[in-house]
Amino acid sequence: MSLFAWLREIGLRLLSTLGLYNKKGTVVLLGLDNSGKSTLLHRLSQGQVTALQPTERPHIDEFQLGGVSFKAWDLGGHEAVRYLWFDFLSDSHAIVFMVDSADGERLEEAHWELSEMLSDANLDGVPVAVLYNKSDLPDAWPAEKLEGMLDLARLEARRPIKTFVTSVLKGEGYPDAFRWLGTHL
Ligand SMILES: Nc1nc2c(ncn2[C@@H]2O[C@H](COP(=O)(O)OP(=O)(O)OP(=O)(O)O)[C@@H](O)[C@H]2O)c(=O)[nH]1
Ligand SMILES: [Mg+2]
Repeated sequence: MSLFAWLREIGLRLLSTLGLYNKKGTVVLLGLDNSGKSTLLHRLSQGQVTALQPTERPHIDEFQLGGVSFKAWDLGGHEAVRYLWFDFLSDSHAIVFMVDSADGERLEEAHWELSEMLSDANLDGVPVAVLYNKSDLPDAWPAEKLEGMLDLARLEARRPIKTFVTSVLKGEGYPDAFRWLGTHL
């Protein structure tokens, strides 16, 4: 990269961060059980990956990313507690929907939950970041295949929606997702 391009890049990043300065928002982390929601929030708020139990009770944590102050609700993804998702959606400005991209057998279930949730007209206009997590695993599906499986093109008409290939374990992909959400807050 030339010196000019490098300076331009730094300048643009600085401007964008300054533009977002003082922004804050509440997001809700949703997705099937075992997709990585709690691991993500723990990494974002505590800076490390730890072995965690499946989430039984909703909890909220805070972190800063790209000059934005986020509060994030972490909800259990197990079928028995999914009914709680709706209680927290009204309190949130954006949705992060996590998918275990290496669990092909549960993609249909993930698709159903996402479509069902977004069929609620109250969520029209609410930005959604879809995280294709566990990209570090050898069985992880490629993004194009996941895109089709989740039928995201159909959901795009009623909200800003963007996909991100992530590995919470390796620390990859999710910072871009929150930076993108920050621009929609
Ligand atoms: N290989 C890999 N494993 C991950 C990644 N993210 C999370 N995991 C693992 O996936 C498992 C489930 O993670 P959790 O964060 O507990 O999943 P969850 O979505 O909070 O699950 P529920 O609380 O049951 O809804 C754990 O063993 C994590 O270590 C990742 O990016 N790569
Ligand atoms: Mg959890």
